[in-house]
Amino acid sequence: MDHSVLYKVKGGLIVSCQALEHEPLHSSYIMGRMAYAAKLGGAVGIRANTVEDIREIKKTVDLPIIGIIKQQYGDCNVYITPTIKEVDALVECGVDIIAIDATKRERPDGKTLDESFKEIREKYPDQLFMADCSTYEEGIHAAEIGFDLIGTTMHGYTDYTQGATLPNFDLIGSLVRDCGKPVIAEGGIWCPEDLRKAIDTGALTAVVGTAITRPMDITKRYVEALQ
Ligand SMILES: CC(=O)N[C@H](C=O)[C@@H](O)[C@H](O)[C@H](O)COP(=O)(O)O
Repeated sequence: MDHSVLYKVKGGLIVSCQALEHEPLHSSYIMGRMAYAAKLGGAVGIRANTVEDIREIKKTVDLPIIGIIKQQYGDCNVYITPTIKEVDALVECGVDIIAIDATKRERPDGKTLDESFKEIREKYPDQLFMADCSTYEEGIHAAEIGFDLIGTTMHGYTDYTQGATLPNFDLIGSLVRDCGKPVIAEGGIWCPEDLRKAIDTGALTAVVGTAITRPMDITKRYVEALQ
């Protein structure tokens, strides 16, 4: 397993460049330009969704990539790289880290997280995997079952964490203290001070998405200040 990527992202900013079908910037070309801008701005890594976007980003950006595939299966709540099928596609495309929903919620293929991840790890022993968790317990469990990196991505987005204030520095700090794996702070980092604090709290690195790459949400935030 190649851990050198962890040194490359340590203490730096990873920019998430994602736009789903319903979002105004939905386009692999635009995500490629977003990632290029992030690189020029000093980002140390990119988080991206879909093989198409990742291929486009790789044309101009040589930074480490956290790859995901957001795939909705029926009304299942687990949508970030939810089955081995999405993992297969990301491995084939080639990304440094693959992030997977590691919440305790029911998965679309009927497998538990433990069953699903066991199969994935056996098939890809040398791939780095990040656990997208929503609670402390999920983070500890993901570390125990062999995820390489623990992320706070889903905090605030499961029905049992909804309404949480983001970013949750207590959660980041307690995972850093207890999980025994590098922690990636992700979710709701809105300003440079939050980012600084996430790293000071002990996170290996932090992912910022919306505050950098979703202009509609950034605009809304400014407009709200006028109301
Ligand atoms: C919950 C979920 O689906 N999060 C997604 C995970 O990839 C993305 O939509 C977020 O933009 C990303 O996690 C970064 O977070 P923020 O945009 O808050 O900086």
